[in-house]
Amino acid sequence: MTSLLSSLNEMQKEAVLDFNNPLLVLAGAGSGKTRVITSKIAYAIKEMNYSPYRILAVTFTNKAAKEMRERINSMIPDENIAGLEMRTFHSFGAYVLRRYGSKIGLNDSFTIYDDEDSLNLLCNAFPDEKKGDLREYMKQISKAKDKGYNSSSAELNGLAYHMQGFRTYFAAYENALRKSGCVDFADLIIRTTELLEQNDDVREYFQQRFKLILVDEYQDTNASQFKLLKCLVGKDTQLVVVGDDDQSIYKFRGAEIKNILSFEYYYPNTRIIKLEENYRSTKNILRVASSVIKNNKERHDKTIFTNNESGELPELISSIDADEEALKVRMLISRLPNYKSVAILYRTNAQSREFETVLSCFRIPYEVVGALRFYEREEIKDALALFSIILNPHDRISFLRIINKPARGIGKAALEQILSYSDHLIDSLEFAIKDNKLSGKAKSGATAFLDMYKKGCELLNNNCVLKDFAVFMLDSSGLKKLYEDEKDETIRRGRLENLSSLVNALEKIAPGREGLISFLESITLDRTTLGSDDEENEDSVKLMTMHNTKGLEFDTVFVTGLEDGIMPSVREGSEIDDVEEERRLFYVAVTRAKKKLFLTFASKRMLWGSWNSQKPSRFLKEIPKSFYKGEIETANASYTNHFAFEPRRSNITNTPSWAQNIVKTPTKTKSSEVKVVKNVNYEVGDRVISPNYGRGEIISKEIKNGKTVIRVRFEKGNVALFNTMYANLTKVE
Ligand SMILES: Nc1ncnc2c1ncn2[C@@H]1O[C@H](COP(=O)(O)OP(=O)(O)OP(=O)(O)O)[C@@H](O)[C@H]1O
Ligand SMILES: [Mg+2]
Repeated sequence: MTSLLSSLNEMQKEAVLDFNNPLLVLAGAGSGKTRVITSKIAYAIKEMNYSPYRILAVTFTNKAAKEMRERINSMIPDENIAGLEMRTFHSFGAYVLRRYGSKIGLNDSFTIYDDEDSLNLLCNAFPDEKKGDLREYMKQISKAKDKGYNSSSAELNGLAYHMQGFRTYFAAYENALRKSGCVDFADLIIRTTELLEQNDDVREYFQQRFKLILVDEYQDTNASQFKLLKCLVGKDTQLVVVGDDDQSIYKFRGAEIKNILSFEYYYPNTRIIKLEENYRSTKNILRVASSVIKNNKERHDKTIFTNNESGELPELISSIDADEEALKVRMLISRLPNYKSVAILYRTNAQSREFETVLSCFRIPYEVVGALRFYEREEIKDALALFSIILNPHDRISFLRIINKPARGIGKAALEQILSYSDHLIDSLEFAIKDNKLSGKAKSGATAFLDMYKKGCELLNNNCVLKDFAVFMLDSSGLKKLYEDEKDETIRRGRLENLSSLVNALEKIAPGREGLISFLESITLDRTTLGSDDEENEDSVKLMTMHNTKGLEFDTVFVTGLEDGIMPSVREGSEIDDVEEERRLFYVAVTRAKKKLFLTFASKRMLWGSWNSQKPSRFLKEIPKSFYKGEIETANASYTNHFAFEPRRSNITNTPSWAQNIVKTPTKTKSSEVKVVKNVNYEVGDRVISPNYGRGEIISKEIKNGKTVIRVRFEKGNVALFNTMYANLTKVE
């Protein structure tokens, strides 16, 4: 017993040992909130004899859920914790709806629509309207749903939904979604709540089952999630939530700080526990974080201190542009003992490109976390649509996506015929064929599709191994052939490789219908690259957006792109609220660092295809100068002595000469004095060879502020930017 408590401070122990009151643990970053959750679960199971089955823990990401489960396993290795529910709100919703959804008219094999599917559904309901306009409506609909409203909610009037006919669009979308037998992300919460509210037996079952419900990152729950939570808390359920109002960064998705404040109102005997000691970061890192966050007006003033050492001073790195920023970051990374606990953080995914180019050039292993989502790729969405329709013949968006892909002669007129029968799209297809409503070509295409559907269902019902099922579907639908016939070799190879990893991923999944349902669910809810969990390279630099870093920690952190307009991603004169939210995001990013923090800034940045002069982030100016090393250097920043560092790893053989040139530049050399390596006249359309990337073609050329930048698409598929001054590219015929 003592061992479970011995690694906790007094206040953490209080939170772990109190099994009587609702608890609200309100504390700053790195103060051990998540540790309280894992320790309390372990303690409840080991010392209080709670069955794991009676505990529900809600985390913010599936990755966090997995890590916490592992952590608990290692704390109480002798206990079997398989029954413990450790999920995100969304995955918990899916879990409930799969089991009891029939009570509100949902089939157990419903599919989950992502944002793109939802937009397509709306476009489908309003075929004459522009997608761009409908996207705005869709955004507002999602927002309203996150607040827990539906198309008839009175609250819509009082909100800023001034868009013409908003309710009509909202209602049409709801209707289409119900007909499709699918749910969107917001529904996973709303419909679960609806189910629990309407069905006393199900609600009572959960209320009696869960004796302990714990919620991590509580500051980012939205109104509808809070409502769901309230439905789950029975009279003997203890509710424990932990959060930090300074880290609330999802207001745009409806998260409400209000939930923290109203917690006590709903649970009057709440005990509030504050943790004040930070165990993660050095003193120097913490004071940078505090100096910025204290400028937020809307916050609970918190004391946070650390007994950790002062550590090194954070460093500010100024660069001329994003390419140089990436090179400098890479140089600094090369000096570290390993890549395992290093993160490069940026505000938007688009900023990863320069880092990826440089890291791959220098053979530094890296992993982009949570970006380019595998399941959002065209070929993968096609394959998933094919699988979905087998599970759910009402799924209109999936049906429309693949009924004529590859071309089966089912044009607009044929489709109209098919859709006119029923919402069960496979029945409709069958009727249209039987009634002779389709032309010769459309008829044979439809018949082939129907045969494939029937065989696919049969395979699933016979508990077929999913890999075989997928191979059958991809072959007999003609989807694989479609991509094999792709003319562009790079695109072809990429698509086929992706389809192949999809098939491989299915190898690990349980066979048959059940397996496929859970696979489709995990791929939609996980929102991470497929297979990344297993293939995660331990010794690799992690690249991710600041939003994706919640709850994580790294020895070394680079917080990059600290320029107004990027971070904060708001312009002069923006709402104070928006700036405050960005400031919290900055606070989250900085407090991920345990030992060393770098803050980077570039004077110029290519935005939307043109060069912009960048101003240092207002957050940088909020940090007293004595708190960090380095200076904000704006225009024509000099190459500082970071470039004098020798790479740590001797296996870096492939340093491109454009980079070597910079690396060898003596300290304090002004950029304008850097020698021109080559002065070749590159033009769009020129074919070139790079020693690192191979053959490619110049696809764009821009001159801004006296600097010529070309973009080259290489045969291997990557696109890289080169400053012509340093580009080591040989023109070829
Ligand atoms: N009492 C303690 N003694 C020593 N280390 C601790 C203690 N409590 C937590 N830690 C360590 O401090 C670090 C931060 O803890 P944890 O991740 O639980 O903080 P948190 O409050 O959840 O942070 P965040 O707000 O970023 O989610 C972890 O490495 C954790 O293992
Ligand atoms: Mg945490």
